[in-house]
Amino acid sequence: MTAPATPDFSVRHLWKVFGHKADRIPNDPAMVKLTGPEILEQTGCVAAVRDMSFDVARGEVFVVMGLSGSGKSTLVRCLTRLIEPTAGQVFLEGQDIMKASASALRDIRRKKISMVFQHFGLLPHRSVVDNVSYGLQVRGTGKAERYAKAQEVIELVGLHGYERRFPDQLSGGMQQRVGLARALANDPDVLLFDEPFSALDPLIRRDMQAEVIRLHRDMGKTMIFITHDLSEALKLGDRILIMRHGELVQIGTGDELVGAPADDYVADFVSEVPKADVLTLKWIARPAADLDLSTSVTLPAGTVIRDAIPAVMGSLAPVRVVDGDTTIGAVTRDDILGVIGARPGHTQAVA
Ligand SMILES: Nc1ncnc2c1ncn2[C@@H]1O[C@H](COP(=O)(O)OP(=O)(O)OP(=O)(O)O)[C@@H](O)[C@H]1O
Repeated sequence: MTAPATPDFSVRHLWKVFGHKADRIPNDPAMVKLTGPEILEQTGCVAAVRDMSFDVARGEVFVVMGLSGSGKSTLVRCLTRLIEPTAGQVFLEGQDIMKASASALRDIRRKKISMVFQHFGLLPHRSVVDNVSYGLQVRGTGKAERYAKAQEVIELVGLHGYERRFPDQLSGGMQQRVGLARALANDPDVLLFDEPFSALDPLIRRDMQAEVIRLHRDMGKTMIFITHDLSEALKLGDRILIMRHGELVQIGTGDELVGAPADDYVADFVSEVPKADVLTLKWIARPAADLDLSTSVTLPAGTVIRDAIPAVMGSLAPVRVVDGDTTIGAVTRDDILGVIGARPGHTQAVA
């Protein structure tokens, strides 16, 4: 795992154990060797987050994935100490969160970080504009300023014209847009999303995913996004962290998880993914040393296989695969057919 250059969050040896005498577990060498289920059996404690270390880069969309109960929500709540970690360290922009005072933490939660939840958590007796500006009101921002900011983000999420409506007059998708606008109104550095779209029907969900991608492109904010939906993770995530029983199993880009799953659990997760849509040529390029590529078409190693199909299938000679000026290998028609299922193939990155 390569550490991002400018981390927003640095997490080191983080533990959250629920149960009696939970704090003894991370410090007990006999316990730390056990798996989550073994800890539960021997102590009755749930190790929801076990010795996790990772960085989230500034401006990154970082997805946390895992089956139900794997510890995703607990992990993300530990980042701002909404759930108090049992052991370990969390740094936000270099600030040691574990040493932050109660008032510093309140400030971080109000100003630096906003959360968007699955159940929108809107205030039912407040209009859209009052829900969106609520965080600013709590911060003591004057009415004119908070309404101006609310109006700006309401337009950003496509709710112009609905300012005076109440939550129960809106569809689920629109309510989640209000949730998103409310999170953005605080102008946070980091947005945390806890399965925000899982209650929405598939078409609305797709719209909201596109909305998040657009907002990220326009605003470049760091986003940490919990989901148990792999296609959502692949669509949104710059990198994806996979959890199982509170443990970090793998962190990687979508193509790293699909091309080189760390174990059977990850392989199982990604087994249904159409490889040609996720993997790039780097994953199927074969050594080119004894091939004549003098007349070959050239494609960058980062080309998604699906996009390379016309060029490779239309070429009699192998296609040269390059990383900048360096040839890293070649791809033949058979390699492409191997990935799209017509022939057995290989997925072994050469880079
Ligand atoms: N307050 C608590 N007390 C005891 N155990 C808890 C508590 N909160 C969570 N847990 C346990 O910690 C583990 C991780 O829960 P968590 O909600 O973080 O998982 P998750 O991956 O977010 O699940 P889901 O996808 O269902 O929301 C589960 O076994 C859960 O039962």
